[in-house]
Amino acid sequence: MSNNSDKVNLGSILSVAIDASQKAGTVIRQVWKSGKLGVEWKGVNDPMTEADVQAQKLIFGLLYKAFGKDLPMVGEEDTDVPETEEIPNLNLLDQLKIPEEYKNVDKKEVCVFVDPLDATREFVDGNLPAVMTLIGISYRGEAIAGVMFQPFVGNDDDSNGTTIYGMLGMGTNVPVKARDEKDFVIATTRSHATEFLEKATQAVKADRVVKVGGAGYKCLLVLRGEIDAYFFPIPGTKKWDTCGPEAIIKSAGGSFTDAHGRSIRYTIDTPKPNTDGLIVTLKGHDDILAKISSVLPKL
Ligand SMILES: Nc1ncnc2c1ncn2[C@@H]1O[C@H](COP(=O)(O)O)[C@@H](O)[C@H]1OP(=O)(O)O
Ligand SMILES: [Mg+2]
Ligand SMILES: [Mg+2]
Ligand SMILES: [Mg+2]
Repeated sequence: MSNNSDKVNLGSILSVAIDASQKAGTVIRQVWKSGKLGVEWKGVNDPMTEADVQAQKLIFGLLYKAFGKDLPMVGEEDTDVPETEEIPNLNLLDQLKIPEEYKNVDKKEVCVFVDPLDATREFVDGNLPAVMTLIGISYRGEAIAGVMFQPFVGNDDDSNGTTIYGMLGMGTNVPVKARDEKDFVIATTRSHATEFLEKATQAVKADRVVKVGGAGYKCLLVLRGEIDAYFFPIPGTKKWDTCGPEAIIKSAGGSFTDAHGRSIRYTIDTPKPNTDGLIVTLKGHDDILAKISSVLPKL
């Protein structure tokens, strides 16, 4: 069924990505239930498990099968891509209101960013709700569409998980509500804190700082109105952590920038690290940027 045309519908990619993220979630649950995570350490505080690798193989296999191996893709894990027996599902496309401008674009101007398992550290530590499969679709360097699939809604959970997706000009599949309370609440990393992060956190004068893992999970908390901002003004995340979540946050009318307020570019050859950190909000973005500017290194 591989489509070897030079043109592609971003809606078709989103449809297959949604299905692939859910199937990846099944793989992640199976590895968790087996109790054999097969943890390897790629670096300090940077684990990878059998679930990360198997999920990425499946996602790449499905997208290549549907769109051809010339679809530009970047994945977190360094792994081969065996042919998959699974069938890519394009059925969801009928329900998506894809803007005309994204229906027939040059495949070589697209790039799909895959984080097969975000919050691996939390997975290893058993903080399961933070775990998410993230797939982002960029076009001409901009995050346009994305899906975040949460396989474990609670720590002891047998549901089918939560699927959140969005596309610029189409919106999101779930209702979104900005937090609207008097106190100011931010979420930041649980496991990758630095001295500078502490200093920057003080500079924004939060009433409460929630420390939880996962780039996708913190974006989910923003979308649900549980926090005012995802605050991570330091290096650590990579393009696959942010492309999908950024597209969803922007589809919901929110802001997703580096710590200096600049937008993030997503092409196959832009450097992978988000060197200048992340600030993610549905409202009040400029206030946060103004407060941290005094502690940031000058550009
Ligand atoms: N210093 C780091 N080294 C490696 N990955 C990082 C680092 N900081 C953040 N990340 C990635 O960004 C995600 C969000 O960060 P945090 O959980 O600290 O808030 C992490 O789960 C991890 O993604 P992944 O688990 O996919 O490797
Ligand atoms: Mg990782
Ligand atoms: Mg990640
Ligand atoms: Mg990952």
